[in-house]
Order: sequence, then structure tokens, then C-alpha cells
Amino acid sequence: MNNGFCKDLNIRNMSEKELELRLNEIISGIKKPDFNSAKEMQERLDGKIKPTRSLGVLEDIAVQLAGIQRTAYPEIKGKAVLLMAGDHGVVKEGVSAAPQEITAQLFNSYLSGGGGINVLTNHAGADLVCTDLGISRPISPPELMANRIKNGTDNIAEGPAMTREEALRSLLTGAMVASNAIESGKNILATGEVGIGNTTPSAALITVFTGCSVEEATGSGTGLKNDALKHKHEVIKKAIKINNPNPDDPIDVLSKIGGLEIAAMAGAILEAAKQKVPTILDGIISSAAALVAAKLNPFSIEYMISSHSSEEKGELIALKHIGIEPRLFLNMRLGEGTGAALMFPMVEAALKIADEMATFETSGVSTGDF
Ligand SMILES: O=C(O)c1ccc[n+]([C@@H]2O[C@H](COP(=O)([O-])O)[C@@H](O)[C@H]2O)c1
Ligand SMILES: Cc1cc2nc[nH]c2cc1C
Repeated sequence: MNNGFCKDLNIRNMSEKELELRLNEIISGIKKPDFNSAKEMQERLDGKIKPTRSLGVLEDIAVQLAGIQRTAYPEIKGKAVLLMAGDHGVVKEGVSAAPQEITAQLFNSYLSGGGGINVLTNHAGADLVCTDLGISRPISPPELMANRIKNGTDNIAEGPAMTREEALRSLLTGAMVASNAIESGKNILATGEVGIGNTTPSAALITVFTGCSVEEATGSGTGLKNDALKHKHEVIKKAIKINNPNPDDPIDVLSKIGGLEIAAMAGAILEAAKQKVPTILDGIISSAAALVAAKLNPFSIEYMISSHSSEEKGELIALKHIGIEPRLFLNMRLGEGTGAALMFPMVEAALKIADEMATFETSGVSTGDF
């Protein structure tokens, strides 16, 4: 375990204009993956003793990694889940089955190693980096709050979640966390989060960015039922109506109806893509962040690897809109990055196939029309 307070890139002291410029540098630094390396990887895989494309998604992942790392011989050197935490003013409206104080309590549990995400990152041999972007109450020691932008978002049913400047600061803080992880040797990242209420802004973002209905994007989160779920729909509709975000300006949408931890995950995805590092997505909140990243630069999509299909149905709509499919069907809806962590071994397996499986040429197995 690790925590996300890290090398200060002076994000705190930057003006809105400087933040916007810095974000634009990241966005414009994202290049398309290398087609030739991807093609060469597919040729390597086609030489293995198997019917063509019979390893399905494993082949897709190996090919994707080759394009991203710009070599037909990609390697995984270090893995980390970047867990971003933030609270949500909209919980006042009764949109979550859980009370707000749980966010801080869960964050402490991850720091002491007891969360589901601790178990699954340990299982995968990955690091966990926890960053407080906006928990609503103090956490200890105080250094852990060094990256906090504010004590939770404002209530989106009454006005914007945050200012544009706060959204930019959150995005760049996420980018900084990703950059530090990469500098410390990680070359595959995953997004994770905690934040009571965060399925509400996620559903709002998915509604606005994809054009689906609020009902389609919204699920029961931590466990809302019947009338409470209908009330959540009404709150999200109200939030979209009163904030009237401009879908052509992703930062406007993010700042008005998003979340601090959602912004940080989007920033991490973009920075990783700029540095030619893939990011594994988790559930609905990660997918909402991925939509923000995709709207800011569609090339970033090629650096995203999906993991599980969350029980929170808006995730599928977000992923479909981006053009990627979930790979694991486990009926999960915990968040934290737990589904993403389970994808690390799959990615490693894909590269092992490329490196260790015998070829028709060397094994004595005859080739044929298969
Ligand atoms: O990842 C998911 O798809 C997911 C689905 C439902 C709930 N969650 C987690 O539950 C919290 C949000 O649920 P809620 O009902 O408070 O909006 C937050 O801490 C998420 O990590 C996560
Ligand atoms: C309520 C609750 C919400 C969560 N979100 C992520 N992990 C969680 C664990 C609990 C217990």
C-alpha cells in the first residue's frame, strides 16, 4: 500500500489559465498507438500452435499492448491501482443507501490493508495508491489531505458540483498521481475509487455524454430500492436541468455534474495515455471518468482496457459509447478498482502466450487451414 501524496508539481498554486494550459499539453501529447507493432504481435500470435484467433480476447490484449508500447515484445514491469476518493454533496438528497461518513472510514481501511481492493491488488502483485481528492471530513495524519481539492463536491441538485478551476485541479492531481506511479516503474495502471453517492454524478455524466435516458444510466449503487431508486432518477434529472451542462465542453460537464475523484481518474487515464501506459477501467464510476477522457481526446480510448461488467448498468452504456466491451462477468458492484485488479493477471497471461507458447515452426505441429 502506498498513498497518493507525492511530488508537488505546483498544481495548488496554478491559476485557472495555467491549469487549462497544462491539461491541454497532456491532451495534445496523446498519440495513436503504433499500428506496425500491433500487426507484428498479431503475426507472432498467428504463428502459435492454435487455430487462428482462438485465444480471442487474450490476443486482442496482447495486440493492444504491442501498439501501446510500440514494440511487438511488450512487457509488464509494474502494476498499480490508483484509488481516488471524494465525497458528494448530493447525498443530502437521499441518493445513496450508505451514509457519507463511510467514505472516510473506508479510506482508512484501505490505508490499513483491510479493503477488498487490498486483497485483490495483493493477489495480483500490484501496488495500491490511495489519494484523497475530496473526502468531506478530516483524515489522519493530515498529510494525507495534501491533495484534497475541497471537502466534497457541492450538491448538484442545487448548483454546480465544483468550479471549473477545481475540476481542472482534480484532473491534474490525478495526472500527477499517474505520472508518479509511472516514474516509480509501473507501466500498467488501473482506476479505482471510493465515494458515497458517486454513482449519482456518474449516471448524470453518462446521460449527458451518451444521450441515453437517466433511467438507463442509473442503478441502485450501494443498494437503493424501489421508490428510493425512482427518487434518484428525479434528483439526476433535476441536476442536469438546473446545471444545463454543455456536452461539447467536457470540463463544463465534469465541473457541473461530476465529482472530484471522477475528474482525478480522468486525469490519470489521460496522463498514462500520454506516457504510452494503458489503464484498466473498473466499474461505472471509472467508466464515467473514461468518457470524460475520451471526450477530451478520443485517442485515449486506445489506451483503455476494460475489465468487468458492473451490476450498475450505466457502465455498459458508457463503455459501448466509447466502443469497448467488458471482459469479465462476475456480478460485481463494489468499486474501489476491484474488477480492474482482477484483470491484471489476464493481461499478464496474454503476454505470456506471446512469449512462451510454441510456434508451428519450432514445435513440429503441422499448419493447416484453421
Ligand atoms: O464500481 C461500480 O460499478 C460501483 C457500483 C455501485 C457502487 N459502487 C461503490 O459504492 C459507492 C457508490 O454507491 P452510491 O450508492 O453511494 O452511489 C462508491 O464508493 C463506489 O465505489 C461502485
Ligand atoms: C457502503 C460501502 C460502499 C463502498 N464503496 C466502495 N467500497 C465500499 C464498501 C462499503 C461497505
